[in-house]
Amino acid sequence: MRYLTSGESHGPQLTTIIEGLPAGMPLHDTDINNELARRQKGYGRGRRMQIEKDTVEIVGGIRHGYTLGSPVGLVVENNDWKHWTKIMGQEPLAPNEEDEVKRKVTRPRPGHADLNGAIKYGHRDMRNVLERSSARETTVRVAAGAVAKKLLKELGINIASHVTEIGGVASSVKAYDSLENLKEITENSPVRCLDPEAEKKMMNAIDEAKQQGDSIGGVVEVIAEGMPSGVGSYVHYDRKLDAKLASAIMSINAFKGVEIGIGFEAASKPGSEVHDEILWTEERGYYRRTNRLGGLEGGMTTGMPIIVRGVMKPIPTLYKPLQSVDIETKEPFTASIERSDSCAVPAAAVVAENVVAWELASAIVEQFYSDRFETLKELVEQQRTFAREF
Ligand SMILES: Cc1cc2nc3c(=O)[nH]c(=O)nc-3n(C[C@H](O)[C@H](O)[C@H](O)COP(=O)(O)O)c2cc1C
Ligand SMILES: C=C(O[C@@H]1CC(C(=O)O)=C[C@@H](OP(=O)(O)O)[C@H]1O)C(=O)O
Repeated sequence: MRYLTSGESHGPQLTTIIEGLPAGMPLHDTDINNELARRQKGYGRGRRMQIEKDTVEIVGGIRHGYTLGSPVGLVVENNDWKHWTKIMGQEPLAPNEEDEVKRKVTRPRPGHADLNGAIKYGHRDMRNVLERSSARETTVRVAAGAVAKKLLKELGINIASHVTEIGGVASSVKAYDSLENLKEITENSPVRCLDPEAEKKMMNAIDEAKQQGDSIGGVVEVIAEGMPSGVGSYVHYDRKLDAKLASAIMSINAFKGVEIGIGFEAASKPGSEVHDEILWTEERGYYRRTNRLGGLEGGMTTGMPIIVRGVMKPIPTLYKPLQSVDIETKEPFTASIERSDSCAVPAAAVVAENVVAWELASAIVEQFYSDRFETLKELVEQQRTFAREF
């Protein structure tokens, strides 16, 4: 499966076209809208989230609640567009038009795509860069992810996420009873954290950063249960599922690192404390005593839960001045005032969950391909039986 997205942050809409979904899979706009609403929540976001109320319009590929096998087209409108029609519209502006002169962005923010994007594409107005490099685009990535999540759910694969750290405050809750329980707690937490003590401290850290005109980052963890074993491959670099998951996480705006299972902790531990012992029972087939490798060995699923973490750097747009250079005057300046989030880690957890869902669903569709969803479902079930009886 593949998808592309189009659209600018303050343009009329964001669009995605998803190709390769089998026919006959149930899909409703509510499946997608639930995920879009989850992405909009989260403590620490700026005023833009009050303007937007993201809802999807299905414009192709679905009829009466089922996929047709044709490309699925999804559209999410930007409510903010109505305030930007002149600046972001299609009518050319006269070179001396006051609006253009006033609004041209010539002051690159350290840590954002502004300067590199301007140099790469030759834009003297860095709005042409920031409009697309903005994480507003993650709205339709979540829409595509919601479709993938629906496919996984139909196959008995359950996926969730939580925030494990914000601004140096770490959650001390590592265990959870079930993913359903984890979901319930995180949906009711403003920072999507399992630890109520840490939650308060995280919110304080966000308030403090905001007060100081600063921003903070954090760590999110995604867990997927129910993947059949043997999905992905070791035979070629671009078929390894762990590599695809790492790439998906790194593609999220502001994400700077990925861990699978215990991740970087593995560097300081002996092999006997890293590798997961293999056990077998008639009922379960093969399974691992522990899951330190996060459900992936040799680029393939082990059948244990998939565990992927990602680290998000602090938001680059700051009210607190950082030095930069105006590309027109070449003069240094130290203030960059744009409306901005002070922490988007809770929202990014939802994005991470959805990009992981996309990769898992893609790997399944690739491996058990059928144009008909019912057949794909049977093939996945056959794989589970085969692995259990192997
Ligand atoms: C959900 C989300 C919201 C974000 N909000 C902002 C924001 O309000 N202001 C900002 O400067 N960056 C924000 N970012 C981060 C920038 O989009 C990101 O730093 C930028 O695209 C540059 O890419 P890079 O950090 O991956 O190099 C956000 C990221 C995510 C995932
Ligand atoms: C719009 C979203 O996030 C935006 C991501 C973003 C950035 O630079 O990445 C900058 C901000 O945009 P604005 O300047 O319009 O407030 C965020 O609000 C969203 O997540 O839907």
